[in-house]
Amino acid sequence: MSISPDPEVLTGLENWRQLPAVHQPEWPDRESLDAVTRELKEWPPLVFAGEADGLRDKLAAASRGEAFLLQGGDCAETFAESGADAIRNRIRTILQMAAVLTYGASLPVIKMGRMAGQYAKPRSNNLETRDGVTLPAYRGDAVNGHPFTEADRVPDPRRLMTAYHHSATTINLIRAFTRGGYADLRLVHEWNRGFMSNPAYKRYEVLAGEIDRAMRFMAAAGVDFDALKSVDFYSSHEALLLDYEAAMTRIDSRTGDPYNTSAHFVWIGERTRQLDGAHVDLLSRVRNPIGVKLGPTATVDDARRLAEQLNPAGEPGRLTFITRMGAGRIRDLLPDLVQKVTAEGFPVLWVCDPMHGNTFSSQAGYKTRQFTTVLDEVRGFFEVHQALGTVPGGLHVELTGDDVTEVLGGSEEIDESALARRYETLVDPRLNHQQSLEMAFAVAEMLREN
Ligand SMILES: O=C[C@H](O)[C@H](O)COP(=O)(O)O
Ligand SMILES: C=C(OP(=O)(O)O)C(=O)O
Ligand SMILES: [Mn+2]
Repeated sequence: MSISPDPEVLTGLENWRQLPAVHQPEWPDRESLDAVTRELKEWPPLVFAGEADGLRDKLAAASRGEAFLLQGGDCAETFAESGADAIRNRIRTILQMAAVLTYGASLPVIKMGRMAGQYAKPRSNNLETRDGVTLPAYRGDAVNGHPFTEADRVPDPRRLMTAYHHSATTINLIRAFTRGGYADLRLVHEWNRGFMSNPAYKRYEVLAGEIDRAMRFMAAAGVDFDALKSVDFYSSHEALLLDYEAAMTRIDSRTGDPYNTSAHFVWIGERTRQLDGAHVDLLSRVRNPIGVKLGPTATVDDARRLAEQLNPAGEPGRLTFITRMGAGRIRDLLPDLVQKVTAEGFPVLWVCDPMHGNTFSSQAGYKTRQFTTVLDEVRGFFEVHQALGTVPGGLHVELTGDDVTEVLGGSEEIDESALARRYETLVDPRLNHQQSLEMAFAVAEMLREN
């Protein structure tokens, strides 16, 4: 039996259209946008509401310290890099990190990709100028093309449809890999042994040895590894383009409640979290678990009012605050926020994004981050939560499974001159495969100390 939606709920889902919405593309042609959103509404959902409910329960467990969230993937997914190899490498990286973190935390790790929908970006400037030519800035493959030509940079609503289809093929492949045997813990462990054979990672030898022994103990004790071959792997992206997100918002036939069916989890970015804005309004009306990024300007009052609007029922697992303060400021800014939000009884999952507060331009003009600084923000996050007796519930990172050179440092010692070698990101710098694994070992050690 399917339950028909409450007419007031349907009217409410249109409310965002009356509110200020920042970082929306200037689509040149309203009619073509309307035609695309009409078409999008006819296409099937990408996730099932019941899966989002299951994820909410797991995030609730993470907020109580009974699980840990690992959310990772590109800053901006691209249509060109959504073939099987690129997706498999990202999944593999996240699975490898998750295995190490599971050991470090002695907790189940919730695996979530910034994948299958992360195609739209807010930008600092609407325009980009090169050699005296000014064009609209690149806003993600769902909006316009990266090549610096007028034809590419004009926002094209048909790209929303392409983004939907790429999201569909990506989530399909994610499900196939993670249900079909690619997530087998024995396989993942073998990959991690390969990583440890590099002498650069000697400092993690003790931890790696312990994991190896734990695996052998499990085998000897008769653990059914075949039962561990299939894992849940969730999709997520920033819910930025409201026309797309609204078209993907559907009524669950079981309950009559609205869900954003473009991903299991969606978040509101640092630049679009205005309390009276369209993004907060639309996401306040869907049942998915959702996140909000909180940067250094976020006040306790902002956090309190976001919690009231986005989670009025105080449901555990519904709301995640993803803090991205910067390594230099987290120890000053985070304590007050966490302490007051906790004292006022708002159930929140606290997750650390150590990437977005630590970006700078290299001498040659590459947007980059320093590996040690990124790790220092994670360390600060754990220190603050430990001092307050609150729960550091997860990690949100920009990474790729390929050997790119975008973030400085790590044991491979990528220096400024190496950045040019393989700088492929179209927006923010990502940890490469090795740096991601190195981060997992470093964070696993922090989790153990915690
Ligand atoms: O990913 C985050 C933002 O979209 C990105 O950092 C914006 O970058 P910009 O300052 O280059 O526009
Ligand atoms: C835009 C992003 O981050 P923030 O909203 O934290 O700036 C992002 O996650 O890529
Ligand atoms: Mn980014």
